[in-house]
Amino acid sequence: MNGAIQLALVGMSSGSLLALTALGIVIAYRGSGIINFSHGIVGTVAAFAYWELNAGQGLSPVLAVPGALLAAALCGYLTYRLAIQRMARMSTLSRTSVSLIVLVVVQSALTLRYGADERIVQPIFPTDPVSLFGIHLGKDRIITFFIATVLVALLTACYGRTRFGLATAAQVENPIASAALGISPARIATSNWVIGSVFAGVAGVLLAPIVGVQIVTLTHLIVPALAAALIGGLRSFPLTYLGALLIGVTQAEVTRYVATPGWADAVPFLLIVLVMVWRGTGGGIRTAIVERRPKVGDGHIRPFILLTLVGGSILLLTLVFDLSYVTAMTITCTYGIILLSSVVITGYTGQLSLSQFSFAGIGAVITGLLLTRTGMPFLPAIALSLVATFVVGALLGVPLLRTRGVNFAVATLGSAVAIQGVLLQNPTYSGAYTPLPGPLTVFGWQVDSLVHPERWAVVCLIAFVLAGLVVANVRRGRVGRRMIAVRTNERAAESVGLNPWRVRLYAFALAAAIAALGGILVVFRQPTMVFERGFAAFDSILGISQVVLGGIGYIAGPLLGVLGHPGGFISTLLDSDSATTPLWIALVGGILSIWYLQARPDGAAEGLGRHIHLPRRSRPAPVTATTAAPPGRVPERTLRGQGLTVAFGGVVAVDDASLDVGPGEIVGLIGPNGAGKTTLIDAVTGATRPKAGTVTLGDKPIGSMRMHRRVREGIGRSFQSLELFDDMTVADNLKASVDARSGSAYLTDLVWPRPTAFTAGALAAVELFELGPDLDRLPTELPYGRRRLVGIARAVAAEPSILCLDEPAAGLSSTESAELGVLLRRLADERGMGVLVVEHDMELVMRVCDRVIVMERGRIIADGTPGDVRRDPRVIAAYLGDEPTEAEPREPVVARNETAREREEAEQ
Ligand SMILES: Nc1ncnc2c1ncn2[C@@H]1O[C@H](COP(=O)(O)OP(=O)(O)OP(=O)(O)O)[C@@H](O)[C@H]1O
Repeated sequence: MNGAIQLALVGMSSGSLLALTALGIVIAYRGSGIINFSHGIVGTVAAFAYWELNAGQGLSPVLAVPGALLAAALCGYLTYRLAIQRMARMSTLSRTSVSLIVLVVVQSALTLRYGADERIVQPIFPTDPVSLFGIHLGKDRIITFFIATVLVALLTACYGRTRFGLATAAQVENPIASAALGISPARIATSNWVIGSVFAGVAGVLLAPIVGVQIVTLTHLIVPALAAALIGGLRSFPLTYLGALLIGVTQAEVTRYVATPGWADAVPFLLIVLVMVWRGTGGGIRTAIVERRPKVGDGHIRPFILLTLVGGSILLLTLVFDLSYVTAMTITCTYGIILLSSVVITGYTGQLSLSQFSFAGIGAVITGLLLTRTGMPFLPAIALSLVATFVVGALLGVPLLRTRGVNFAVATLGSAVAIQGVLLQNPTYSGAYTPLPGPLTVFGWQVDSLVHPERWAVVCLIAFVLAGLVVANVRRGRVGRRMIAVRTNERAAESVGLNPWRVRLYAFALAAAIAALGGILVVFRQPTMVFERGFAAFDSILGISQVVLGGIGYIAGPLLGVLGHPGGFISTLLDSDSATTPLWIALVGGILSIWYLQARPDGAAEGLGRHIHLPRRSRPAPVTATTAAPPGRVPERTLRGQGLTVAFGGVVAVDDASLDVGPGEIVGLIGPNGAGKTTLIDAVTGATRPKAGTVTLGDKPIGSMRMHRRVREGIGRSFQSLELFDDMTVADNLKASVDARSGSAYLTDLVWPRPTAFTAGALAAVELFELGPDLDRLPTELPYGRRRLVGIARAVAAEPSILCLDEPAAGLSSTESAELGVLLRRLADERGMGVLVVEHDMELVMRVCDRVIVMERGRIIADGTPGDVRRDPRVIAAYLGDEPTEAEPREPVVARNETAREREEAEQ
């Protein structure tokens, strides 16, 4: 028992140091919205500075500690000012990647200066033990715990009460609003980043006497620290502190009960998963800013260029290249495949995964076990491993994908450390160091890399091409459209019937399988299986920085990014055998990358594409429908919501509201701002979960269904804030809405992505809203009014029984608004759609609606014909006022002989 308590106390002490690092991460995040992955290395810088000043210069700790903290502060300041701040307009992904590159740069610089050896420093505090009830603990441990506890209390008080703390909180909540209040976002962010770095420095200096000064140990502290920060929701100091203590204690106890090495490393990951499952999705992501996402390629392959490149490479490999270049080609292709997996999960789906190299390792382990334990031939073993890694990816994805954004990045990094410790570094499970049973053959052709390095290089090249073709197919097909839709806007993706979670899970599993192929080729270059090196969690960090530099949205991106990889083409060109060359490449390359990404955040592949003018592809296929039959009437069903109540904290946005919308009926939903109209639409469409009430469509209760399921049942919707897929053309926006949602595309798109034709319903929507000339344009290229029509057309294309429109006429001129009224009437009369329309344009509402529902402060105060509602004294008092509304119900006054488009063209 005493042993367990002793370990718990030791764990609390190391947990308190972890807490200091974690608190620094939270501080930097609160100020900048960015996870500082270079945080651990800042602590390492402080530890080395302390060692230099104390052991080297002989300064006492009283002087050496402030000196070391100053170094940490300077490191943080320079990182923020020179790297992060200059990318302020870039996506979180780009800025986070820059912090990863900073980590690589500083780590390389430190390794060049100090090597990998451990330095010993004298204790700062007395280490003699204190004994209580038979439990012994060093005084330094107790003092450390005390310092961390005092600091967390100070932080909580400071950020909760001071003007600086409140300004930081205001900026996190809404940077645009806080800037409007005169709070300089840059100054707040820099100050927080520097304070965070000082915390990293304190942790580094206090840890130095305990674990020694060594780059790897201190830098890797970032992983459990991130887990603690995540437990604190990247926001709460006390929760982060408690999370760190929990991790420290659990890690200490695990070493007592589990003899197998690696499990203590897995603790942060397991805790992250537990917290995420308990807390659910979301959290930690800024919502006030619409981010600029990295550009993605279109996945179109030009067969002639591809064949020329492959043929040329094979000729070079077999006839021209010497061994060093053959090796460079092998390394480029194998690591290129692993990075290609990031294009799928991070480029196309927008999820920053830091576990891709772990999946590469898992794929290699499975293949190794199949080869050595079952004697299976190489190719079938590869095929089976890819399938198995896909399944492993899917299984791991289930808990990991409960997180989003930065949380997902942290969770994947945690999983990478767990996989590294438990599987890859553990020969008992991985079967590492086992010699291969015999020479590897592919279709009877010996490809052993020691005997036939050029053949092995050709195999790797072909593997890259095949993996690239799969990724290109996915990008061009329905699945790619789903991924981009989910990346762009999950809510909008759900509103067209997509299940974002399933799309992200598929992308994660597919990326795992692709990474596995690369990992297999990395390992089986050697005659003995080694998994320890090359698949570490921090390799994924290096990998992400490479692929972001190359172009995370492009298939060529990984190839360009991996040029600087150790043993790749750049180090071969430099013709140096020195062990420091890769470090110099990482250092100089990293600094250049930061500079390059500031100008070209989409990476080198995109930059290159601007300069290379390839022959234009043929024009896109003309718009045709899958069936010649004109769209008929939609299935007639009544939408009924009863007793709906929605509350946000203390605000009751919708209070016991009931409504119904029948087939062919247009129902207006009006009321003052904040009355609860949008929330009511959200409640019936599934975008928000009511506290009470039921929703039925026809006879079917749909109240427990998520939005995408309700959409498939026959409810379409448009949004007040448009929420279009801005990275896709108008045609693809519509296709995303009508794509068959069968699961088969997930399989068939890998090899044969069929072009999606417009359904009759989509074609009818194109004609009705006159979107034909805009189909090939991006929504952002259209005037506001037309973008609004695209949003409505996207919902109409799926031929819903009930169409819910949130302020469809906002931003339209009065003539356009009247035209819209005519179109809505046609949808109701000719197609039988029920339309629920939230609108402030009373002309439109009174003219086209069969019935009008009026809300005030969450309650429905009137429900009747436009005439009745207009005369209702409560409605007049609450919303309409005494001004008579000119329009007469249901009499279209605008002839459709001059359309919005014709007018626009005439104006031009
Ligand atoms: N996610 C949320 N969190 C907290 N409060 C919310 C949230 N969404 C809406 N509210 C609050 O609920 C109330 C109703 O908002 P809602 O947007 O539904 O009104 P509305 O009638 O659509 O207004 P408008 O005409 O301005 O769009 C408002 O007080 C709003 O501030």
